Amino acid sequence: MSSDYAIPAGVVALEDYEALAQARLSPQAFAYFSGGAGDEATLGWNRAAFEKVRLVPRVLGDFAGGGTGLTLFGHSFAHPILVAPTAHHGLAVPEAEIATVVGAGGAKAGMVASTESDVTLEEIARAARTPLWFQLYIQHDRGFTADLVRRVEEAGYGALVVTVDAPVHSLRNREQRAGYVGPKLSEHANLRGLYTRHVAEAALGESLMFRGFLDVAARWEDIAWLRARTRLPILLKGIMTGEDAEIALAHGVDGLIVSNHGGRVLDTVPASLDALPGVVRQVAGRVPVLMDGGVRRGTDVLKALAFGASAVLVGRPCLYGLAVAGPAGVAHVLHLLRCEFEVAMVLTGCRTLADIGPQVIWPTDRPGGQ
Ligand SMILES: Cc1cc2nc3c(=O)[nH]c(=O)nc-3n(C[C@H](O)[C@H](O)[C@H](O)COP(=O)(O)O)c2cc1C
Ligand SMILES: CCCCCCC(=O)C(=O)O
Repeated sequence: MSSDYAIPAGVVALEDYEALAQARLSPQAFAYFSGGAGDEATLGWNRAAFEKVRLVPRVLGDFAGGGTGLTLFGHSFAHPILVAPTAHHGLAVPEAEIATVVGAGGAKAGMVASTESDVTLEEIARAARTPLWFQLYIQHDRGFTADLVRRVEEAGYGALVVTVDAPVHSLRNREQRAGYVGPKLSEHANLRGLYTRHVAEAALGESLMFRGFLDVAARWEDIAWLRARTRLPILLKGIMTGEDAEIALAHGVDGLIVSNHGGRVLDTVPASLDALPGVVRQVAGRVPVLMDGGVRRGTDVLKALAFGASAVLVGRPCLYGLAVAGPAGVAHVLHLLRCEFEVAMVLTGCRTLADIGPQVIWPTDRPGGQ
């Protein structure tokens, strides 16, 4: 690991990392990291949803014995902020996801490693000193997928996060305009040897989507198949409706992640924060519900938990921290967020995570007073 990684002076909040990262990354890599789908409406709404929620300040509370610890699927976490699964950390630093997991460990944050990492899942696990989950894209070759799950178990991962919201390549104009081209599937560190069938282009007048590709895309029956194959907890990532949450529970999943993939898949779907209450209501405490999308401030973490999330995941800011200062940058991003979250807890009268509830949210029908 390079010893040149240092946190630049003057970085005091997550947003400070974005411009610094842009200056260090190629235009193609920055477009890949920062962009969303289509016109990027959902990307903007993920932030706007947090900004429109107001908090209720409380004073003179007793915080003795307080803290941010929690248990998820039998594992202890120091705080409810995890690194979201994101692909291709090698675009940021040569050590790729190894640097990220070291940084996550430095901030005592859990991490979800992507199927599309630039180093193997085994290399990430060997470097991990923190709870580590694996994000699974179910591959068209189910035998290959089963082998991948076996590798994940053998490497000691604590949970499988199955991403279900991206069965097809989304349309990302910012990436296209910048000329970003990702590696072929079979060139990914975890997917070597996978036979790939690409449906990236269609002749004029032909259907791009319906030429056999979707015959092999994951379906609900694959979740039942997976459930039967592994004892690892399974979370589905990309659930945005109560209807899909209910179907997921019927398939025996252990947790859900409310997510619109950081606005990178279907543009103009609602913000994750706006979708969260509907999913939480439907799930009614049967399994933990996590969320991601637009979390940039400690107050955002507090708001997500007040709306019923057990924990949040953070995507782009970790990539920006990684690009700017390697593991130190990732740790700093997560540390800043945790510190801000603790300040927000104290100023809203919450001693532990169990104290965070709807009472911290200022009612919208009484904008001027409670
Ligand atoms: C560059 C990039 C790559 C991503 N790669 C993956 C991935 O491989 N698997 C996945 O499930 N989600 C992926 N995501 C989505 C994130 O897990 C997460 O849902 C999203 O980034 C959260 O929004 P935020 O970036 O506003 O925090 C990716 C996001 C970004 C920005
Ligand atoms: C079929 C979608 C593949 C996207 C892989 C990486 C990812 O999730 C992202 O860039 O976002």
